[in-house]
Amino acid sequence: MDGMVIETRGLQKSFTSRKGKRVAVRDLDLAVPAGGVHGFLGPNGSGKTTTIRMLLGLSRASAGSMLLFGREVPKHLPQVLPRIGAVVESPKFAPTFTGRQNLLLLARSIGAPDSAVDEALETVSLDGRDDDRFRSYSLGMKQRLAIAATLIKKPDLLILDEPTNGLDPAGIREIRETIRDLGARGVTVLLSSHILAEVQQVCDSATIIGHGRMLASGKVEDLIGTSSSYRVAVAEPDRAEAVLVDAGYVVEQRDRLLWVQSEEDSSAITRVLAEAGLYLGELVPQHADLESVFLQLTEDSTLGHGPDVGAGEALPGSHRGDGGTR
Ligand SMILES: Nc1ncnc2c1ncn2[C@@H]1O[C@H](COP(=O)(O)OP(=O)(O)OP(=O)(O)O)[C@@H](O)[C@H]1O
Repeated sequence: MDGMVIETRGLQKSFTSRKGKRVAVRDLDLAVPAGGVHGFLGPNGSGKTTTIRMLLGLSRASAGSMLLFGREVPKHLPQVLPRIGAVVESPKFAPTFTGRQNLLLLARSIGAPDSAVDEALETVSLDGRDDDRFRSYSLGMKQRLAIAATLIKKPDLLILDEPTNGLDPAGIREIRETIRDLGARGVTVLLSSHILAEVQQVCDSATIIGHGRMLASGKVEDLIGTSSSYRVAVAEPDRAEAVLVDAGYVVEQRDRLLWVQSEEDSSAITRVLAEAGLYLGELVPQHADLESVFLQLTEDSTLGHGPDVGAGEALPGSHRGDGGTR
């Protein structure tokens, strides 16, 4: 697979305790393309942090292989680490130093010019507050300083583990804007998150995992799909249903409302009904979202036998949200 910044094959991690063996990551094939923001989405405990820790050499894989920039890790970590920035655990900053002083210390320790600090502060929009002490920062500002610290070495890959955890809505918005901006500048970002809307808003592509297994992977737009159904209110629902079924639509009727599956825009449904002398009271697109995809996929994995759905491929259309069930 050319152009992959991160690639794992059959990655596995088990923890053994007195209670027995727990498999945290199971046969994971992760493929993150170069450029843009890739979401790594899964519920709490699904194995995101464990995977990231293995990629960064903080934890040893039980089985499988990992490539970063096409080089096998952990063997070649010393060669690839200079190209990677990561915020996995809260980094330590000196509380009585300002944000800028903290970053300058860091820059000098790795031989980066002071101008890299200015750039990093500007990228995370902390340039107005850089002379305030770190201890006076809000959680969101602390998190943005942590991201700025990784930007000093101008990484090609940025790995962020749940960067919006614990932030208030304003902090969340700022971090998401920063991440989108970094993706747009050509940095490849791996964003781990358990928040569906976050991945939907920020990411170009995503991998969904549950119980350490990959459930689906692909472009976010393919995972979500286009509008796949419409809710239709019409005076004679039985006749309208028959007309639409005759025209080839898949239709479900509940409480005198019709749910009509269609990949086309709504005008085709309107025309078919109008030609039969049926006039619409209401026609509302039912947008499939990542949440419905996610719930559908994780339902099975919660049972402990999650399917390896489309590993490494775009999610097939059949997993689009089912408007008929809403
Ligand atoms: N050091 C460890 N020892 C034993 N079990 C562990 C260890 N680290 C993680 N686990 C277990 O592995 C599983 C995956 O945890 P992990 O932290 O990778 O999930 P996550 O998707 O990052 O979740 P979260 O969103 O809560 O951080 C969990 O069941 C967790 O309890």
